[in-house]
Amino acid sequence: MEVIFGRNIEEHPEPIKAEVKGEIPNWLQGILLRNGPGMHTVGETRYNHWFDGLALIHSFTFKNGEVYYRSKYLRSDTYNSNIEANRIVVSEFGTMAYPDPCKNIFAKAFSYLSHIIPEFTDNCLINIMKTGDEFYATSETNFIRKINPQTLETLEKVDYTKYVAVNLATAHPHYDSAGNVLNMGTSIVGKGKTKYVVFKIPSSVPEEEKKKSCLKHLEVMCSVPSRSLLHPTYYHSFGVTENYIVFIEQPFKLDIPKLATAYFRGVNWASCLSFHKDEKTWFHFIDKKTKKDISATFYTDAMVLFHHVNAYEEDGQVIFDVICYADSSLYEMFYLKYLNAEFKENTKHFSLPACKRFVVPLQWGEDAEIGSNLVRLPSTTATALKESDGSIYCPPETIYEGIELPRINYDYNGKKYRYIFAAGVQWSPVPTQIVKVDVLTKKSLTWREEHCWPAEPTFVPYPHAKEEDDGIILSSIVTSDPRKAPFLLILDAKTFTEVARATVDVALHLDLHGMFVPEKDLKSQED
Ligand SMILES: CC1=C(/C=C/C(C)=C/C=C/C(C)=C/C=O)C(C)(C)CCC1
Ligand SMILES: [Fe+2]
Repeated sequence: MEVIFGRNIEEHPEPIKAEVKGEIPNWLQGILLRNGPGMHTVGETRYNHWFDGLALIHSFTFKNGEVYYRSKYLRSDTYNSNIEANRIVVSEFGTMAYPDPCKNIFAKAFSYLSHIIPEFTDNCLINIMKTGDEFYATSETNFIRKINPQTLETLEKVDYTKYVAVNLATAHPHYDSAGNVLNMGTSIVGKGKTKYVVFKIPSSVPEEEKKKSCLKHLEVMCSVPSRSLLHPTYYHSFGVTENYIVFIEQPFKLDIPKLATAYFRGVNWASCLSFHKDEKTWFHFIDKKTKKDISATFYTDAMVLFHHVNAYEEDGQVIFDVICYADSSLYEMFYLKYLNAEFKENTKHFSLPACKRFVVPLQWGEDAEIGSNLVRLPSTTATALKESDGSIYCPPETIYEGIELPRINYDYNGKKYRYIFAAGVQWSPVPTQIVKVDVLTKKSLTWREEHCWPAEPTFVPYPHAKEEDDGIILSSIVTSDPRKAPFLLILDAKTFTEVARATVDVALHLDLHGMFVPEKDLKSQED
């Protein structure tokens, strides 16, 4: 398994024509743009964790029935410094690096101690974000890197802190129907407070400022204070409904004193995150209009989540589906030392992901009895129990076990929906299937093939789609058998039958997230 997770992949910046089997739909014109770690060894040094790897952006371009592949390492400052030094000199999530073991260590250590929040990496390896006509590679630090979606060239480095006071921001923003970006970030100990900030990046800028970036027009929408100044929650994504932002404060937290001293203590950033199994998981619903957090205290038992699937409102209740773990073992299992030949044995110790549904009522009668279930939704076994201190305890319903990297038809984001498309994991963290789950019936369809490791499936709707699953699924498939070439798979989203596959004769990396960019959204790049 190490051969797949930990190998260095060569970049192919010039387009390579793929061999197509089946027929690429004529209406499918555009670029599937994806991001993920592609290099884990620099010179003699090796990263400890899969999430540390240098960002390799790759793309599949669909043009008149043909498919072209290309890939390029993000020329981040991190990449350039590492390549120049021929060793890892910038710290990542699971690897603490020391720029110069002889000369620099004290100067660097003093500079770290004088800032509570250390200088983070710009190795943006998690996702791709679109703001107006611009595309960015993103991670969870304060840096994002602009890229050219066609050539995959690396452009400006953008520091969120210039526009909004956040030290961390998610790599999973949301988009409204006008293309405005909604994202969240954490402001750590700023002006003596730690808070979670919701911000909006408009999709267009005023005509007279056409040359400026949308980020210059970033607006703070609202914020939620952290329960603790020095131990804010860690979160990887959030949810939106028509009227609310769904934010989960989980007992998987960042320890700021540890983070501030990690460099000096010779430990990695990952060791500054800890799971508190005896604490609660708190739910926040921020009203988009009033900017206020609904005041009741909604909670569930301790859990860890990374990905929200979708959220919506029905009959005065907020319904949200998330991929949950019993503990923080997801971060543990991606250490390269566990992803070796004994990985099946090792992964037995790690909890499996499960998609769970929570249902939270926003109003209830004064006379509701203590212990009574406030959920009024016949289709679910999720409950919301009124407690004597006024808080509401919300045990979930399990929708489906063994799925991660969930995607939906994004036209249904924030709305009542039925289908999840995800990677199926037999042993975490190895994806062996693509799964379509019907959240209503819990029935599923799967695609699998021997030696195939599918990436996060992306749903692209048909041009005149009527039903939610009228569209196709795109997934890049990495193979664990060197004799079998990797390929881009196209499935019919309704039946899960294969429409086409486009095989490329170069090694592909296992990636994390990305987006399909329709041709019409690329036009302005050519101007
Ligand atoms: C560098 C760095 C971070 C990086 C986190 C990363 C890279 C997380 C990746 C998560 C993924 C890919 C989850 C998938 O479900 C932190 C902890 C935010 C803060 C300290 C500095
Ligand atoms: Fe993610």
